[in-house]
Amino acid sequence: MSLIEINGLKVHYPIRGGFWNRVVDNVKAVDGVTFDIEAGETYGLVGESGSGKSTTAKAIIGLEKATAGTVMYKGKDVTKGENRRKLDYNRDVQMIFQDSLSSLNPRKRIEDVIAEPLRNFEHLDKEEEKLRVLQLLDIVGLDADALYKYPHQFSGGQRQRIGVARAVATHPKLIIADEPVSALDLSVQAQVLNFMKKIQRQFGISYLFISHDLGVVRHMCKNIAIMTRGRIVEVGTRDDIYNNPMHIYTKRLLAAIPETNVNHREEHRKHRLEIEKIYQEQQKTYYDQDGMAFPLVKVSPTHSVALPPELAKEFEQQSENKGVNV
Ligand SMILES: Nc1ncnc2c1ncn2[C@@H]1O[C@H](COP(=O)(O)OP(=O)(O)OP(=O)(O)O)[C@@H](O)[C@H]1O
Repeated sequence: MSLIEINGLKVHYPIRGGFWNRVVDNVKAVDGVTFDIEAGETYGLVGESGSGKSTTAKAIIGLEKATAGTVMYKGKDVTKGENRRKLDYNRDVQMIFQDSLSSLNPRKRIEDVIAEPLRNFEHLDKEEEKLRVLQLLDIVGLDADALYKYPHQFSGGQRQRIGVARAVATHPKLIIADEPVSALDLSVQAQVLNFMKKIQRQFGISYLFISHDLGVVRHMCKNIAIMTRGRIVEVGTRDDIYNNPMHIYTKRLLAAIPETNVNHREEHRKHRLEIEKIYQEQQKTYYDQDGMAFPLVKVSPTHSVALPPELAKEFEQQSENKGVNV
């Protein structure tokens, strides 16, 4: 059984207007998202800004109310508050945010920032608590003198370490990391990603790793879902997504990864322009029409893609001709 199963999750925000301030429409921030995360794995959720990644995360952790769908943890639906309490869900699932400066209380010393979840979920005496905080600082590679400092006295990378120390304090099963390295310089990104991996091995944690950047996700995730406009349009293993991307939106995200090798830069630029042209055309044909919802079609045991009916049929025929059993 998976650690957590998200089924048909929807979060719609009502838009009110007119004289009576009635609901006139909905923002479909998340519109029927389904995926599972296995124990100990890092699952990637990737999409551009506004695609619904953060709202998905907030609905999973319980900061946003789901309009429809379920989040199953240990066989129970934790979109319901009473199940969250019974299962210690709020302790088992923690979150790390992109903006460590605003997510860490600026008025609290690091000792209190890291001790907060311990105070909420474990009632330790002062000495035990301090010992645990010191151990956590050590795990994320910070010295004991950090205890008495405030968040603004640290660099972005160090603050992200503090965020991780706080998130792992209660030995969670899942950490939702929402763009954890997007605000950091490239060299610091690599450090933070490496120690997130180290902590994963040490504590056996699963991550839901959210990013707009397929380049970052490549080094972290075994399975990846690509999201746009509140929907998942392609799901697969790292190999499926990087070596055989099928949805035009996935190809577009791949083409957006900066090319660092000078010899390939010009080729990459041409490829990117080509993809952008195809995307604009397909956008007009398939994706701009409201209410168009394409189901995910299984193209291999690990790989699914949202295809318009014509393309899905074409694909199925090709598979039949080749005798492929998907
Ligand atoms: N409280 C809200 N009320 C109305 N619309 C909202 C609300 N929160 C988010 N949205 C809208 O839902 C959509 C998805 O937003 P979300 O923040 O989940 O996207 P995202 O992929 O995480 O992007 P980013 O990385 O920029 O945060 C956006 O169009 C956003 O404007």
